[in-house]
Amino acid sequence: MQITTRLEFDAGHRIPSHKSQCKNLHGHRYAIEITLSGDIITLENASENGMVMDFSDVKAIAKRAVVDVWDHAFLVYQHDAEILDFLNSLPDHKTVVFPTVPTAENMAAEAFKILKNQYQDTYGNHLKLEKVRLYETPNNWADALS
Ligand SMILES: Nc1nc2c(c(=O)[nH]1)N=C([C@H](O)[C@H](O)COP(=O)(O)OP(=O)(O)OP(=O)(O)O)CN2
Ligand SMILES: [Zn+2]
Repeated sequence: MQITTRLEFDAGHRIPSHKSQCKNLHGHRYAIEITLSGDIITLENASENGMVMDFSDVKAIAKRAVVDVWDHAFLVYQHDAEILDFLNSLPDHKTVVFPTVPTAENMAAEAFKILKNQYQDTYGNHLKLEKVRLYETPNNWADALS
């Protein structure tokens, strides 16, 4: 069985060498969907009876580990020196330095890497992170798969 939960956040970015307007500083209302697989828990008196994992717990983990970190931050590529210098000159600015250019593909991959070990198989139901889908716009998204 697979379950998916979705969260949304706002962030700024740019793609430094982009051929068109994405090289400009701009922002998106991103959405992230977390898909887990596992067996349905069958423990009569457990809160999670009938679930793969409680959606609220799936969401809380993604929020703490990724969404709260990226929300209202500027995501900057570590080698985008001009912008990094500028952001570092701003007192208390929320900046997240990315090891890769912050495209939808790289953000999905990074979120997958962060979340991979966050979902624990506490019920022995083979819980596993299957997919992170990152929407840059409602029409454009990238999937990072296990
Ligand atoms: N494969 C990718 N292509 C592009 C990415 C990306 O992450 N992966 N990113 C961009 C820019 O970030 C750009 O901001 C995309 O937004 P926008 O230009 O608004 O895209 P659309 O107009 O096509 O969005 P719609 O939802 O279709 O209006 C560019 N390419
Ligand atoms: Zn963009």
